[in-house]
Amino acid sequence: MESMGVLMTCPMHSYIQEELAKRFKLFKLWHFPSFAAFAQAHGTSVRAVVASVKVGVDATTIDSLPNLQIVSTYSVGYDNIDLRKCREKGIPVTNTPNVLTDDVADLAIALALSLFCTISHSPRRNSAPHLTPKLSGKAVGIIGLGRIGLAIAKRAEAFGCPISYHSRSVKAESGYRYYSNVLDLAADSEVLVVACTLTHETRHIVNRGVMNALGPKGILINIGRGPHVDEPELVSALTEGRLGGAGLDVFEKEPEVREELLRLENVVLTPHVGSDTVETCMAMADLVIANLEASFLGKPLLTPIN
Ligand SMILES: O=CC(=O)O
Repeated sequence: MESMGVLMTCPMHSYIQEELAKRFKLFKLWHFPSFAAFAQAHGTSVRAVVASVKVGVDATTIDSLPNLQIVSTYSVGYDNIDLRKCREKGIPVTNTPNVLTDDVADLAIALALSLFCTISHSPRRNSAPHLTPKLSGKAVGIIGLGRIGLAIAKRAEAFGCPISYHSRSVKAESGYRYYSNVLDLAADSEVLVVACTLTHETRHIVNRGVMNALGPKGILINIGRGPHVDEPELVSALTEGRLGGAGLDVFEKEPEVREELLRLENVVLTPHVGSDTVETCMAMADLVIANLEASFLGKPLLTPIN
């Protein structure tokens, strides 16, 4: 398959770059002065695009690659892929579900533990004793009870936390308490975790009202997408003490992080690293490659979205 042109939209971990380069004719978009320059020189060679959370695939890219037969994103989220355009042109899109679920759920719990037990600001040995609330037993509300939301729920259950959720549909088999309204879920939660996909409907699903309902002792955890949360409102709520704290792996305008968030004490931040473990990045890369190979061999895709 060495002649199959595969375009990577941005730098990714070394394993996926090396493995793609071993198998296909790999083009690295960032080695070209612009997409237009790339498309003019190599557009007809490209059979697949590999995207990631950092750089997705827009309609212009799809329209400029006449032999494109698959878009494969090195991520579970696909909010930055123009799915409508792909559907219109009959181009399948794949993502990397399942393999990263545990890591993202682990990070959600780590952020919560870090905030509750103030691990990241633990007092120095000689400073005055400083007590923190405990995580065990706190009421956890989860927005989005998909694969990742469920994995977070399972972990939180092990901490003795009662679980409630808001989701597009009721997941009766989960046994958790369902809320049709995010505001009510927030009002009854001490920890609110955002784990849903980003769509027009879920943009700013955590707004001023939801933050106020979560309240001055409430903790917000976001491992979904930055735009799920109204960030200027988040900064105000945290600064004014209307919200207790926030653990964030994602931000509205990545890779930028709002200066005010960096200065706040009641905040723990990680730079969108939910799936960045060695094992998971390799599994994600293997899945991307398996999807490309299936496409090139005319076999069924492993993890199609559309
Ligand atoms: O955010 C990470 C992903 O979508 O995989």
